[in-house]
Amino acid sequence: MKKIPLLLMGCGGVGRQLLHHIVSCRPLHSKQGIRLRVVGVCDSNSLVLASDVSTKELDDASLMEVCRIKSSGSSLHSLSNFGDCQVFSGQEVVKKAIDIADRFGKSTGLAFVDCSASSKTVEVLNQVADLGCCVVLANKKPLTASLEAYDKLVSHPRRIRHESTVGAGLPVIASLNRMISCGDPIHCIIGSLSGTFGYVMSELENGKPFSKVVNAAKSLGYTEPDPRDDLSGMDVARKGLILARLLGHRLSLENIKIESLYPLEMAPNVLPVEDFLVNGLPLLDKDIQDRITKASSKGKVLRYVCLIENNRCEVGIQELEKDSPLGRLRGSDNLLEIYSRCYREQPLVIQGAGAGNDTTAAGVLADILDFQDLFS
Ligand SMILES: NC(=O)C1=CN([C@@H]2O[C@H](COP(=O)(O)OP(=O)(O)OC[C@H]3O[C@@H](n4cnc5c(N)ncnc54)[C@H](OP(=O)(O)O)[C@@H]3O)[C@@H](O)[C@H]2O)C=CC1
Ligand SMILES: N[C@@H](CC=O)C(=O)O
Repeated sequence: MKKIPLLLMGCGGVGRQLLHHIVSCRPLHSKQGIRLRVVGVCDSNSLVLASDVSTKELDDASLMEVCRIKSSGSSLHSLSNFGDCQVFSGQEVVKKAIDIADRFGKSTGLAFVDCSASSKTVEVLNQVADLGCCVVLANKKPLTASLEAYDKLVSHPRRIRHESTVGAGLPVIASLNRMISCGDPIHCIIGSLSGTFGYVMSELENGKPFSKVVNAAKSLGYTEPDPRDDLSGMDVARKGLILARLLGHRLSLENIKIESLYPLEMAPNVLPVEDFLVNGLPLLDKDIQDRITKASSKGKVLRYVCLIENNRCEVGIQELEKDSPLGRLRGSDNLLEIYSRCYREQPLVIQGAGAGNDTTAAGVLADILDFQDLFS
């Protein structure tokens, strides 16, 4: 049986769903001769580890207890007295994680999985990659930090995967990598890359108020932990930047023109997230509904569009024909049109669910399994 040891950073909606997928896929993986050994899981402040990571793993009962504890809003620290595991907190977390990466990097290898939404993980990811570990990200922030950090992170191309960072489980990065590696130059990508905006826009077209549909998108697991990351356009800009960098454009977030749906006085440094969700959002209802009605009177719909072309990337709202490919999108679906030499007149089109814990975690799991040939 091929064993893949795994350490998971981030145990929110996506991280917990990943653990559920790992447990429910046991019979399938067993038929394929693969065993995913989860040796540790951490949240923002604690790390829970198998008692002896070299020989033991967090068993399925422990993984489900981790999920239960995190769903209830508690810290992993509360697992201190649970079963046969060790818990580390505070500064010890990163130290211990690197220690494990060092040990496994020199022996069997380790899949180090970032399902956090933190910008602070980039350093630890770079260190574990240097130590020989495989890195999988659902988190877009490390890939959209400085160009220097990005270059370092992608400098081990056979040991890094981040399919779920754009289009959740959709095969976007894999398709682009195939085109790039066979010398098919990509001239332009146009897309609707936000499950949140997709869902919000189509629910607004059904006459529902903006404030209600943003809260619903959050409950459905489509939004970022703070939905302003979506509504500011920043989440789409990050995805655009990840694609642009993959195509070789030397861009950073500051180079991207981004349109925000809320004013500066509702920004995270001014208004706590709960305040924004309860009191801020209703103040935006009328303005957004007016924009939808105006577009509709011309037979058009609003879509939040990402355009990458000529070494530039821009993201913002566009009025599009109802009957255009992007105009026809419903719900949390994403759609990308990719134009290249081979797909010059008719673009390569990738469409499907572009957000949600299930599809995102499935994409992360597929990325982990993609490394199987590197493990024995
Ligand atoms: N939902 C979706 O459709 C998609 C999500 N993604 C990405 O997946 C990631 C996870 O999203 P989601 O699960 O919704 O987010 P959540 O906010 O639900 O969970 C984030 C988790 O990360 C933990 N965390 C925060 N900082 C750190 C840190 N420095 N080290 C380790 N863990 C940390 C949090 O800990 P604590 O519990 O202590 O706060 C929490 O457990 C995000 O980056 C998101 O952009 C990507 C594609 C689609
Ligand atoms: N918040 C994102 C989740 C996936 O990246 C979105 O709405 O698309």
